Amino acid sequence: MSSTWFLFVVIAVVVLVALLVTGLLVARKRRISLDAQREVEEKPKGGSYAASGGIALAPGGEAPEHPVEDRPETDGQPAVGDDAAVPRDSAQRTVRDVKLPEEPAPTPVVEEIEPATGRMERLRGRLSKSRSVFGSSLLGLLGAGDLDEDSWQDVEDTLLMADLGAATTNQIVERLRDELSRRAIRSSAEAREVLHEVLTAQLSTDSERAVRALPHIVDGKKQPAVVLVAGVNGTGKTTTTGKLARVLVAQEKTVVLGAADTFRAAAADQLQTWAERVGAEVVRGKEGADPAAVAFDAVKRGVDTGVDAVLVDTAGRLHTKTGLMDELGKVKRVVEKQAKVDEVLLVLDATTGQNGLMQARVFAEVIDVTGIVLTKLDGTAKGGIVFQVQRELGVPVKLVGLGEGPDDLAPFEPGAFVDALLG
Ligand SMILES: Nc1nc2c(ncn2[C@@H]2O[C@H](COP(=O)(O)OP(=O)(O)OP(=O)(O)O)[C@@H](O)[C@H]2O)c(=O)[nH]1
Repeated sequence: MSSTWFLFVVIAVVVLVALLVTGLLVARKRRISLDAQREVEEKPKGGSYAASGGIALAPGGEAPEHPVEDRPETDGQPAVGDDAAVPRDSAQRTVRDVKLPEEPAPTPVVEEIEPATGRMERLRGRLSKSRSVFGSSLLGLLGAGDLDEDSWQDVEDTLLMADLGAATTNQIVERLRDELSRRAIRSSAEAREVLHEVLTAQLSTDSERAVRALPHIVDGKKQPAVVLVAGVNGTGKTTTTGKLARVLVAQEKTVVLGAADTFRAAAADQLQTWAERVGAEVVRGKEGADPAAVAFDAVKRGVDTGVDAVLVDTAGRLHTKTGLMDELGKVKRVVEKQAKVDEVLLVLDATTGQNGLMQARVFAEVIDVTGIVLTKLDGTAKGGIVFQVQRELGVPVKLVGLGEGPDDLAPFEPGAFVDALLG
C-alpha cells in the first residue's frame, strides 16, 4: 500500500515539473517575439537614407521632382520591399541645386530733397573757418583807418594765407588801396562794403555758371544732357554726382547715373545708394571693367530711355599716371560716339590748396573742363582757393560742396559767397 502511494507521489511531481518547464519555455518565446517587433517599429521610415543624407531642404511651394524613372517601381507608387524614397545611390538634389524664390527688391524710399535755391545763404555758416580769416582779420585791418605799409603787408599776408595766390592777392591789394583812399573810408562798415565789392568783382566772370544738365533737342529728338564728373581720388566726385542727381530730381528731372569708377568697387555701391535715395537708375559694370564701356552704356541707356540727364562718375585716378589720365580722355571720346558731352565738372578738394591747383592743370590738359566743383569748403580756412582756381583755369566755379549731407551742395554765386566769407 505504502509503495503504491509513493509511486503516485513521484508521478505527480514529474508531471508538475514537466508542466512548469513547458510553461517557462512558452513564456520566454513570447517575450522574444515582442522584443523583435519593437525593434522593427523603432526603425526610421525610409531606412538609412534620411539619417545619413542629412536634412534635405527644399523651398516651400513647389514640390521637389522625383521622376518615375528614378524610382524602383513602375507605377509611381511604392511597392512592398521598395525604399520609401529615392534610393541613396540614385542622383540626389543637393542644397545648391535648389532654386530659392527670388526676394522682391525692396521698394526704394525716395527722400525729401531740399530746394537748391538759397542754399548758399542757408549754408553760409559752413564757411566759418574761412570767415575768421576774411571777416575777422581783414576787416579788422581795413576798418582801422589809415593803413601804413606794415598794415598793407599784413593784408597781403592774410590773403596769401587764405590761398588766394600771389597774382590774385596783388590785384586785390592794389584795388583795395585805390578804393579806400578814393572813398576816404573811415568805418569798418564802409571797409566791409569796399572789400565786398573788390572780392566779388575778382570772382566775377563772363562765363556761364549754370550746370549744363538739362536735355536738349537733336534732330527733333530729345537728347539727355551728358555730364562727366572728374577728379582725383577722394576729392568728392561720387558724393558730388549724388548731390547733383538730387538737385535734378528735386526739379522733377529724370536721371541715369553711370558708375564709371570701376577702379574702386565701393564707388559703384556708393553711387547706387545715392541713386536709390532719389529713385534714379544706375548703370554699372564689373569691378575693373573698362570705364569707357560703362560710361558708353550709361549714356546709351539714358538716350534709349529718354531721361533728362546722364551723370557719369569717372574713375578717380592719380593725375600723375599719364596712362590713367589718357583713360579719361578715352571715356569722353567713347561717350561722344553716342551723344555730345555737355559738361565736364572737375571736382577739387578745397582743403588740398595748391595741390588741388596742380591737379586742375593736369586735368585741364587732358579734357576740356567746363566747370569746377570745389568741395569741402566747410572744412578749410582757405576758401580763397576759389579765386585762384578760377583765375588759373579760366573756368568758372559752378558748385561748392559745403558738407557731407546729401543737400550740402550749393550753386556758386560770387556775391553770396563773399557775403558769407565776410560774415
Ligand atoms: N566735409 C565735406 N566732406 C565732403 C564733401 N564732399 C565730399 N565729402 C566727403 O569726402 C569723402 C570722399 O568723397 P567721395 O565722393 O567718395 O570721393 P571720390 O572722389 O568719389 O573718391 P574715389 O571714389 O575714391 O575716387 C567722403 O567722406 C565724402 O563724404 C564736402 O563738401 N564737405
